[in-house]
Amino acid sequence: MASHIVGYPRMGPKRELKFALESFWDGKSSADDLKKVSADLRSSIWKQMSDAGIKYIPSNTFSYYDQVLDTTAMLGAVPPRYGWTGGEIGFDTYFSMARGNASVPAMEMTKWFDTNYHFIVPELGPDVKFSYASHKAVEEYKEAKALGVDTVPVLVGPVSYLLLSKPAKGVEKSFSLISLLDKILPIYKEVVAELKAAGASWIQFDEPTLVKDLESHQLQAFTSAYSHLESSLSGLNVLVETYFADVPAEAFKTLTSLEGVTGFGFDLVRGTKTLDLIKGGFPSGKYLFAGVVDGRNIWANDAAASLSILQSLEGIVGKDKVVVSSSCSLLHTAVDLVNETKLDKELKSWLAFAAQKVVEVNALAKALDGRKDEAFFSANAAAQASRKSSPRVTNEAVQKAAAALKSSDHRRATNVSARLDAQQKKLKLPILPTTTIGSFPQTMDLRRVRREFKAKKRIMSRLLRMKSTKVVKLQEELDIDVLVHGEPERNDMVEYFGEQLSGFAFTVNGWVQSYGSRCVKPPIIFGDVSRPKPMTVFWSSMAQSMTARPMKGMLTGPVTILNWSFVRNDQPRFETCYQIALAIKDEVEDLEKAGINVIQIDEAALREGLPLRKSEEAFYLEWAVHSFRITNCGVADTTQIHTHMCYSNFNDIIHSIIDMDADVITIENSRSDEKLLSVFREGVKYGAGIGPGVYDIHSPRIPSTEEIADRVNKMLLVLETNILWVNPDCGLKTRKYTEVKPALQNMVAATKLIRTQLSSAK
Ligand SMILES: CN1c2c(nc(N)[nH]c2=O)NC[C@@H]1CNc1ccc(C(=O)N[C@@H](CCC(=O)N[C@@H](CCC(=O)N[C@@H](CCC(=O)O)C(=O)O)C(=O)O)C(=O)O)cc1
Ligand SMILES: N[C@@H](CCS)C(=O)O
Ligand SMILES: [Zn+2]
Repeated sequence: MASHIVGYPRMGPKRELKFALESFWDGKSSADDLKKVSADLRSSIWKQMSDAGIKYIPSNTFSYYDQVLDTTAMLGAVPPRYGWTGGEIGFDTYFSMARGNASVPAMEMTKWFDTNYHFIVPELGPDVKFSYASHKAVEEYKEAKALGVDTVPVLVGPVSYLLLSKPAKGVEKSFSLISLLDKILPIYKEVVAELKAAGASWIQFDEPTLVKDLESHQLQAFTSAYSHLESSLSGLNVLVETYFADVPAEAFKTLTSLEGVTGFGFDLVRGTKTLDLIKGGFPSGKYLFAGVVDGRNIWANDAAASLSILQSLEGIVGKDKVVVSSSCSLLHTAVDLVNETKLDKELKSWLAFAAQKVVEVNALAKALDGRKDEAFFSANAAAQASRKSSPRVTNEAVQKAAAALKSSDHRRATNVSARLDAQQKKLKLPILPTTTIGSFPQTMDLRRVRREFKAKKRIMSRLLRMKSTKVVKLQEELDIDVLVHGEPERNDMVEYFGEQLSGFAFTVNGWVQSYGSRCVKPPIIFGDVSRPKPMTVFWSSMAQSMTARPMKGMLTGPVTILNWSFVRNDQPRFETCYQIALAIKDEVEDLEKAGINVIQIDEAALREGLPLRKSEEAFYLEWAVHSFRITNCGVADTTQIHTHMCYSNFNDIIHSIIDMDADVITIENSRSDEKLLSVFREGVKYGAGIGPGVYDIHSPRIPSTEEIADRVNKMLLVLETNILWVNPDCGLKTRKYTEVKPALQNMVAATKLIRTQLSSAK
């Protein structure tokens, strides 16, 4: 029986690509150095899969930044502002699109489905002149072949590419992106022809949009795209891969009827309903790539359970037609458990990172073939049993408290406008209050302090206190109204809390790419969650004691902790979320008791956790919003609760956002063409405080006072003066002080300018 991997993490087991990229961007190493590190990573990944016995090994899943941007490069769809004049796209143009440069901002970045990975959104319109401008897919195929590995080149499928794009600036919103199919398919044909000439026998098209609720004309686009490609694909085996959820019945019909396609890939972990569709009928003679090994999590596969699913699938599609696969690209899981030196043996036996998942896929394929590795299966069964029965997983008090939450609602007693009045009496803020989102630059020096003094808590506290003092002073000098302490003690807004909560474990090298060179290390939730002691009160009270201005307490909310962790798969996600909500509630109440009057509870990931299918949204939003409200339902009217969210496709969930009942919300806004404001233009009433970000923090570019003032004025056209806040899009941790100081200076100057205009207009 054959085995297949959808895609593999590209950063390397010790984040080698991250360091190579950042060194190149800083001008400390050459393009050749970067290419060498990258080639070494690719080669070791291919070798590892080949040694493990994987039959269908992917290529072109490596990327210097993002696979959607790679597709934009392949199609030559570079927005004109980057000044590309044709030819093969080089690093200059590629990284300018990804990160912006001194004169041009970066392209929009948004979440890849419901993951914590971000892609660069293609900007397309009727006038884009497509051309074959990056031969990366073919080069990688040849590179692997030269190393003796015959791979399956992977391309983002043409229909998903267009469905994930947005109309370029100035193009009518009604413009049909799908109408560009005819223009991009000729380039796909060129790529396919080159791959065939290079000797490829399989090709994989990733079409994950097939798991969403598509309209019939969108489904029709798949039919026409693949029938258009059919003649060029002849002689090749073609796999169309879907992932992240089950495929709706209509889409399943369309997919499995596509012409010229040899195999279909399904996520059978998040898409268990697809099993029923397969049982209902699968085209004869075609291959089923059965994604039974979870690419989104770190739990060891339940091999016996998977084997029985695979055997039943064999009964339906035929003995040689089932290919064992990962549920999606392993990009979304950690790289190699071997590098985890601090996890205890028992916990480690419950886990599998990407390298171990490759072994699992192969072991399942061998077992289906009658070559069962008994040692592997019995160790796997023992680990599954130990996880099920371990007392470390269960805390009955927590389970009871969380169960009690479900039957009742939790809301603050007073309505938001009365609360805002009570808070204003206490805080006495000017109109258009200025604030930032929490983190200040995470400099090398700061990271060194945390790293070197981790074990020497007292020295670390003293050094971090000095950092906070600097941040507080800087904000006072800049004349910001509501301050933050800068989060110097935090490596990451989720990992930091995971490290202090019971029921969590954390890794030393469990990095997962978030965007570009940036990675996160999601904590592992393995048991019932509780808070042994306060987590932030020390830092927030210390910072408050340094200033007379209000200091925001800074917490990460339960839904974000859940969505950015590796979550246990032995109970529903909402159960775990309620447990985290109770822990954060205790923290909120302790902060309030310590005299913190403004508390921000970040729910940066609430939107991204939204299920991919409409029918599941209401249930998720209900428990997610409820969990948030649980955290702060017990505070006084005078305590101002802020929340913050990044990435602003909120228009569809605006009513849930209102239902969170926060006093103030700050939202990313500037890198997405101010889409957020359109919801207010369309008449949605929002009575709480709101701070749509006035500048992009992902780019080193410094926004001018005029540009920020212009943005604020646009906001004032749709939002009342008395509810508008002025703040950046998100935290400042990835920026340098040389960027943050002038940017915030301009932000405050712009605010003062508008305050003056407003008061003279009265
Ligand atoms: C807001 N965002 C977040 C998301 N998810 C999260 N879990 N957290 C988030 O904040 N998703 C959406 C967005 C994504 N945005 C970002 C922004 C920035 C980063 C980022 O900067 N990540 C860092 C991670 C580095 C880190 O945490 N380091 C630790 C440990 C120190 C360290 O790095 N040690 C190295 C050695 C390095 C050396 O100098 O020698 C080591 O031991 O390996 C720390 O700071 O304490 C990154 O650099 O990628 C991510 C997502
Ligand atoms: N408080 C966090 C939110 C990021 S989404 C920060 O400022 O980094
Ligand atoms: Zn944010």
